[in-house]
Amino acid sequence: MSAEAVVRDDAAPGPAHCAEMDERTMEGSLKADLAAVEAPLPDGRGAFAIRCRDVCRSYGKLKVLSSLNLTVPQGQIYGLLGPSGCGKTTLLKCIVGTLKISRGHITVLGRPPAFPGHDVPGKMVGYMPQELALYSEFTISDTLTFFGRIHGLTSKETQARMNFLIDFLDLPRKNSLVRKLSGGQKRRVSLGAALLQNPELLILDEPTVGVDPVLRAKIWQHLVEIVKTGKVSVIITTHYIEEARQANVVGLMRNGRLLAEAPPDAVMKQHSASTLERAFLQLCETSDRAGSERGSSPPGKPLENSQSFESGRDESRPILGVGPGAAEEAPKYSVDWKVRATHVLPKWRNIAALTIKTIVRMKRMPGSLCFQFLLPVIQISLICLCVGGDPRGIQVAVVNNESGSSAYSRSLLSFLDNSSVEQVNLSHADAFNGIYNGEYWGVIGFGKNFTSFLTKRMIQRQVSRDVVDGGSVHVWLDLTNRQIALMLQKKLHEAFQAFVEDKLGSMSYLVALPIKFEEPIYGSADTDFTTFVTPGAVLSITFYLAVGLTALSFVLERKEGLLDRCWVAGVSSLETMLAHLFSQLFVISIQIILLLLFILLVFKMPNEGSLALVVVLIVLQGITGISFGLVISAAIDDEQSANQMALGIFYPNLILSGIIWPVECIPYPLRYLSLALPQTYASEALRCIMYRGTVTCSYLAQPFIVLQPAVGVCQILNAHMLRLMHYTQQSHWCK
Ligand SMILES: Nc1ncnc2c1ncn2[C@@H]1O[C@H](COP(=O)(O)OP(=O)(O)OP(=O)(O)O)[C@@H](O)[C@H]1O
Repeated sequence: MSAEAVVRDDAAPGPAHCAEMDERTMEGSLKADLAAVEAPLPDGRGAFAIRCRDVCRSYGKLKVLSSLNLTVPQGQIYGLLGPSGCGKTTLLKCIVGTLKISRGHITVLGRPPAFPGHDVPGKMVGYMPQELALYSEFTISDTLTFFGRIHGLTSKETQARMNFLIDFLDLPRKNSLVRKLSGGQKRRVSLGAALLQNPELLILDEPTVGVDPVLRAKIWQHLVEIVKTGKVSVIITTHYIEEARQANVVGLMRNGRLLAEAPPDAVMKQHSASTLERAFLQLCETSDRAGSERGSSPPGKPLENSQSFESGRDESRPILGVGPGAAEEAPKYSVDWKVRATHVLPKWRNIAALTIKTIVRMKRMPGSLCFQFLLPVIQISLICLCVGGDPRGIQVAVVNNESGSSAYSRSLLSFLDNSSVEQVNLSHADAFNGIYNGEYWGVIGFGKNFTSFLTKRMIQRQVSRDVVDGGSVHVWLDLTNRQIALMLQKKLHEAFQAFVEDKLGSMSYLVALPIKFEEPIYGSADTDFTTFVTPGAVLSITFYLAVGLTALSFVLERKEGLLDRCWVAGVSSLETMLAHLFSQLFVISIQIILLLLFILLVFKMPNEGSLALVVVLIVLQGITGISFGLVISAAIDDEQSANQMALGIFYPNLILSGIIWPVECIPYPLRYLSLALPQTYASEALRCIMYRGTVTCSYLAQPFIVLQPAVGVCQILNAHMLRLMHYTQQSHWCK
């Protein structure tokens, strides 16, 4: 379809007929230029590098691209101009395939973007996004080597290109860290990364911002040079309208539509303007006049910060020719199933490049690496040291009304564990004042005839109530702290037991409870709460570190445009996730080694079962954490929400998983929820392996060993699907 036909298609009859006639006259004079621009290519791919037809794209209710038609001729520079917020970046993202269009079709180098087997995204396209999209811990050399690996360049090729680009873009030494470069230098590194593999199509979003005029001229000169071969095409956005005069074609965007598309000289000639900026101003004025004459308002949507191009024109009618129109049918492309399958399969080259990237980043951030390795050890050490042990130095007031060195009360008190219980001898009044004031946790009282009454209680068959009372140890406790109160009760019972055995010897059974605890089947008689908590804590620490590090790293990379940039370079989301999984597994392995060394050797936790099973279980928990982190990062776009989500699930998960208190205490509806959580069966299973030496668990935790990898794999697939949805159906996400 010709340019003229499109104009007719788009034109609508109405009161502004005369204005339209003017516009068509202008279009007529430009047709020759457009025809030259769209000359067919010898390779049969077509005369255009990019062709957008009837392209629509919204962010929620905000319509950003609306029936947009654009043609970038093969082997030419296309300058895309327009006011801030008119949709230029959005259009470029649709062209490279990181955003899905809601209507219309786009062809880039002969195929739609992301078409199976097509190298767009891939090495055919060099993309410089508006944001820097650079790893700040990388050097210039690391950055270019990373993209070189992804594009499959040999190290020699990368080196040669690197030397050229450093010289051409006037960059500092190649081992300079990106984070230490100036804003302009960073943008030049970003441009270098786009130019690295000599792509057939360059998509540059404001590459000359923050670049000095000399270098700007040099960049344009380079672009002009590379398109001369006819094999390289460039689409470039810029805020410096005058520099776009060096482009072969310029397109003026406004309100999500292309207002004009023609060679710059033609635009200037048409408006008898000496500068391109002046011509565009006139174009906008004509557009505004045409709009007001028709009395129609522009499509109802906001236009932010319109710079020199003010709003006011009916965007459905272009002023200058913009190529074939909306009615054009989408071309059909078919592809072999083998190509489709290869397209889906992850490429080891990309996974290796991403894994090396993570390792280099880790090396450049030793503080963060130490944090990742040492934090689990610090946490578990704190748990083993501070949780579950017996309270020490608990002050208890003793009111002893007995005198004499052979009194039973003194003897009994001598059996009380002094490391836990600190006895303070006081009068009755002082002791009770002290406990009311919170100075003591309890008062132990002995009557003045305690020894004789206790003897009577032990040897006489029947005694009076006064004898029973006087022969008892009276204890008043502050029960506000259950653990301390329980410890005091236990210590008093143990002291009494030792006292009775001392006084009665083989006759001690007379005053003992007729219950005998035999040797425990599993565990030891002096098992403390620390032993219960530690396995769950190990799993929980591994899980949450993996969740946090994964979610944060992906959310930040996406926010900084790094994920998009890698995606345009040809890295699939599955490859990104697999590479993250491999590098994170390395971190988890070190964490596990350190954790096990500490809990088994330093804190002497028993391990009756197989160490291999213990390791496997913790690794699986780490993988579950990574996969859950992926789900969070796939669903959430900013780090604050990701942090909130990770924090939000931390306590409920810790409490419901039976890590700090047995699951048996959880009321029933919540118990079912608890069983569905990733750490409930896992901590039960780990306790069983470590303390029973078997995976026979009360909670049927055996299937967990089989289920856990399945859960991990499902979550990874979930995240993959969510990411795919993000890339391919983002419009639905925003609605
Ligand atoms: N992720 C997003 N979610 C919602 N709205 C968005 C998003 N990205 C862009 N927009 C909106 O879409 C419109 C077009 O944005 P876009 O970045 O494409 O403009 P632009 O022409 O590139 O502007 P500039 O020249 O300032 O970079 C703006 O109104 C912007 O607020």
